[in-house]
Amino acid sequence: MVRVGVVGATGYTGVELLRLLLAHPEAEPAVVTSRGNAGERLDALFPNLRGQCDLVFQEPDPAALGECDVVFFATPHGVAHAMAAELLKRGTRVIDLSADFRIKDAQVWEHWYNQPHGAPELLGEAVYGLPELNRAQIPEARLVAVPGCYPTAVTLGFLPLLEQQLVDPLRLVADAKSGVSGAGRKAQVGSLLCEASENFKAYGVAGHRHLPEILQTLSLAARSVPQLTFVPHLVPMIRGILATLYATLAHVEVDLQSVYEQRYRDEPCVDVLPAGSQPETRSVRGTNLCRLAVHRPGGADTAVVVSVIDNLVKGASGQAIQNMNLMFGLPETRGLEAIAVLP
Ligand SMILES: NC(=O)C1=CN([C@@H]2O[C@H](COP(=O)(O)OP(=O)(O)OC[C@H]3O[C@@H](n4cnc5c(N)ncnc54)[C@H](OP(=O)(O)O)[C@@H]3O)[C@@H](O)[C@H]2O)C=CC1
Ligand SMILES: CC(=O)N[C@@H](CCC(=O)OP(=O)(O)O)C(=O)O
Repeated sequence: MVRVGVVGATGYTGVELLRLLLAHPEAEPAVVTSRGNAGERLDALFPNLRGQCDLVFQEPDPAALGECDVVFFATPHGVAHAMAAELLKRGTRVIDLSADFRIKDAQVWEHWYNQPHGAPELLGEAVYGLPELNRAQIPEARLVAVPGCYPTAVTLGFLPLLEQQLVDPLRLVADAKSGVSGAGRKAQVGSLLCEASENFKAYGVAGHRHLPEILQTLSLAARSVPQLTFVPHLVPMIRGILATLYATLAHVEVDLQSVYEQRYRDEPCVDVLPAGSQPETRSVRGTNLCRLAVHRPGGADTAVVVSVIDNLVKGASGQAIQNMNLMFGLPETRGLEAIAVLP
């Protein structure tokens, strides 16, 4: 059994981690933290977990967390910076769902996150936890940075085109839409029903913090620095991201369908749909899948890829558990086999 701690267990990604971990046959959630709800039972706050455990929230305490084999950070940026080194020293591995260790250049991180980097000495060993790209490094990692939700959907969509240098890397466009749970459970005006429902808007058009993260990964895939226009949008649904990606083909004779099918043939968490399909967010709701379809409208030189994920599963907690499985020698999809709920 892998003994697990979750820091930030009252947030949306934290409680999603617990929903998945409590059904995982080889994981034992042992420590769950919340500063605001310390002393309360987990299932009193989240009745969907009633009957699954007797866990009680406690203050984040490195001594208690250090008794775990692995600790997930489902916390705002900066929290893992402050606690990761101590846990690693105690022999506890760390899987961070925040952006603290995703960007390799501390100065770039500080620019986009507008705060000092709290643990630059750990950046060298942090592994970017996108199994479809870094599966070889994850099993030995002590510290995994789980990719962001938009970066997961966008990167998996562009990867085959850039790895095989099939498109102009200087003219990439990602038009992405997220459900409101992407903004977290904390109280904020933009997430109120009267603000977010019956509405559809772009945000972060001038620059979003996921842009440098996406570019860092795509640069490695393309072996050059691409240029990407990335525009996120907020849609009035709870879960899900749909990213529509555009790229100009360098080789028009290429069979894009077979490029995608070949690239993801052995990937258990990426499903390339048949030619002509339209991925929809409800087809991945609650699952750890990224579903993709590739099109070339009118047979012209623009490739259009549509990529969908559940932001809380493949975009966060499910992908974090996929990493845990690899780190502890478990089957990669253990505990992640759920089928989407429809309708
Ligand atoms: N929502 C999403 O779709 C995704 C989120 N992420 C990332 O995952 C992380 C968590 O997101 P999300 O679950 O949405 O966030 P929430 O705002 O829903 O939850 C944050 C959690 O962190 C705890 N927390 C806040 N501040 C501290 C602190 N200083 N020390 C310890 N615990 C703290 C909170 O509990 P308390 O204050 O009681 O301690 C709460 O449990 C973020 O970094 C987010 O960017 C990544 C991918 C997708
Ligand atoms: C809808 C919404 O607000 N989404 C969030 C992104 C989700 C998230 O939490 O970002 P990380 O994956 O980097 O942690 C945003 O745009 O900031």
